[in-house]
Amino acid sequence: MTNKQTIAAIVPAAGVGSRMQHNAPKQYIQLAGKTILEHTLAKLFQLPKLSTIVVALSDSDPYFDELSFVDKRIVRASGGKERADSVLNSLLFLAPNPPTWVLVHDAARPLVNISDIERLIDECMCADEGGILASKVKDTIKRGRTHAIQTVPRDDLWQALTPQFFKYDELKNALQNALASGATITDEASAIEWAGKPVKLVAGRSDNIKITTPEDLDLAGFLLHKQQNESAL
Ligand SMILES: Nc1ccn([C@@H]2O[C@H](COP(=O)(O)OP(=O)(O)OP(=O)(O)O)[C@@H](O)[C@H]2O)c(=O)n1
Ligand SMILES: C[C@](O)(CO)[C@H](O)COP(=O)(O)O
Repeated sequence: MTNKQTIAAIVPAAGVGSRMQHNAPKQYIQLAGKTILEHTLAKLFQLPKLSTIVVALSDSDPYFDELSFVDKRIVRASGGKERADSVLNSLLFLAPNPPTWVLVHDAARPLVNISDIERLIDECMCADEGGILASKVKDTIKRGRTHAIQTVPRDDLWQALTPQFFKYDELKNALQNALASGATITDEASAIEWAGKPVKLVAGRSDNIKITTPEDLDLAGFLLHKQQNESAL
């Protein structure tokens, strides 16, 4: 990375985790000795290229201040109604001192592999084009409802993961304009696509799961323990 280019991370962590049906937002569920959010941030702390780590939190979040972090790159921004609003709020928070690039990574994806993130950053910066981690679809995919289903050709189907990595200005403008137009934006790439700009797909590990529903917890807990044991070797 040339010394003039900077990278800020944005961690959307302002969700309520309704699909988890838990008594607290899922990012604060304890797995392998830490909250999911702490596991996710611990991954980003291993990336010295990140100048700042913006964590988007609900203004009424009573849990975050109970956590303590040695890494002083963490700053808090206000979350929004939807994930895209939380990301846009974080981008606007960075406006007084904007980075060259932003790396957006879900708080709910603590299993992400560091080398996948580094590869995403390197490939995008080399191509000077934004991109996302994604995993090739492995199952047969159906569209429709009972008695009226179709099999979807899957050769070019990918599951979008995070991090998603884009130029600050490009993402801020695309997100602002897409949301203002009423477009449905569920990830950063969909705003960039809405703006008609290219998105690189960088293959990432499929175990970089988004912890979403209760059955994700056992798998995530097992894999987090496995990662901890491996890093202790
Ligand atoms: N208004 C929102 C909604 C979601 N998120 C974050 O975006 C990530 C991915 O969203 P998702 O998995 O959908 O989390 P929730 O919205 O909390 O889950 P649910 O849809 O089940 O309520 C999570 O880290 C979540 O905290 C956010 O920052 N702001
Ligand atoms: C950003 C994301 O994780 C990419 O797959 C996904 O779009 C988040 O969707 P959610 O409904 O907000 O969980």
